[in-house]
Amino acid sequence: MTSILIANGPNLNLLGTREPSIYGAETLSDVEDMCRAEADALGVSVSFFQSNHEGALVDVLHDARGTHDGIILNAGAYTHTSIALRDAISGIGLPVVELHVSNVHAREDFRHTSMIAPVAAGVILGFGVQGYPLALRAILGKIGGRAA
Ligand SMILES: O=C1C[C@@](O)(C(=O)O)C[C@@H](O)[C@@H]1O
Repeated sequence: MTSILIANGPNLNLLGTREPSIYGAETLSDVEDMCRAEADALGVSVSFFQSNHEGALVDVLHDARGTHDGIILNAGAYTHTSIALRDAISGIGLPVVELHVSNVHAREDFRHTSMIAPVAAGVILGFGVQGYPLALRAILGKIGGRAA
């Protein structure tokens, strides 16, 4: 069965209470429930990871080789700074969809730059937490699954 890793970076453990006017009221646990329901409907399996630490995110990307077929990554603020995450994505040879809950292009200038977008299979942003199930559908198109 196709297996997708959904990885969330720093501060996304605070979803639901963190700046709800920007990120909404749903918690990370709500997001995981939504993704499980979508995965069931699509006939794929999903696993979840969250860390506030850049190196832990690099490690989980490496570990996805051989265990997952694709990755949905909300790298949070590391999106805008992390050459290490970019290099990890380039190095693992798996499709990675970059995801943001908010429309980063409608926010501060420093959020307009993504270190990882050039090496991502695609980017989904600005659709709130609904972006996660959207990303699940989208990534299947990149790995020959049956959704997109
Ligand atoms: O932590 C986050 C969340 C975010 O990735 C989003 O999902 O909208 C956008 C980033 O700029 C921010 O640092």
